[in-house]
Amino acid sequence: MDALFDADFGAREPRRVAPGAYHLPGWLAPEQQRWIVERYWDWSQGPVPPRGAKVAGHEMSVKTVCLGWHWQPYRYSREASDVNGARVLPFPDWLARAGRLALAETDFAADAYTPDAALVNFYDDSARMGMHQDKDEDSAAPVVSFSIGDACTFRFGNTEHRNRPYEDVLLASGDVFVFGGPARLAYHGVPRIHAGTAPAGCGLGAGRINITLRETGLGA
Ligand SMILES: O=C(O)CCC(=O)C(=O)O
Ligand SMILES: [Fe+2]
Repeated sequence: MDALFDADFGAREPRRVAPGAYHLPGWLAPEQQRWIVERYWDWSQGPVPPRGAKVAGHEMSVKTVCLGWHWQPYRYSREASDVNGARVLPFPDWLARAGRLALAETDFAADAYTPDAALVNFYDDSARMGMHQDKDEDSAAPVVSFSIGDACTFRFGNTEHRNRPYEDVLLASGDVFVFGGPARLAYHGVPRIHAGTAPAGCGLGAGRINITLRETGLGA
């Protein structure tokens, strides 16, 4: 857990990181985290198993399973044509409600938020995610991100390019991060997982689960 006390990461208080970007530390209670981890094991049974998406021929180290719509570089579809062709699981109502409750802690309109896709990522100790924009959605609605398990360094940058200026934020188990409005197309990534920092009681012994909610804007 020592990384959680690293001075570089600052206070664990709700904070606006940039215009349109919010960090809500410890927003999910341990019981909620454990329940979501249980759902994760259900989701990973398929019909579409978690897989490392292939970006420019390279398999991502992060393993992703999708709900509602399947994401592959760089589009959404109902069937996972790059995995096994099966239709992805539906987007659960409780997850949309969780997204609205989290958004209510920000300046974004929560009631109108209707996410229809979730990317559920699993990181082992060595998994990374390079700097990228979430730009395959036809909606300007915010992205709401939930983290469970090991903490990570989440790098949150600017909308122009993947380089500085950026800020490194520690996302620990139970944390929510929201980016929308002027931050919706900010580059972001995960350069490091802090192995061994998953708190007892979060339901995940090792590794990190991250769930991002998105509105695809694709309709039915
Ligand atoms: O794991 C995270 O915190 C970020 C995940 C992410 O950026 C994505 O799935 O597009
Ligand atoms: Fe992303």
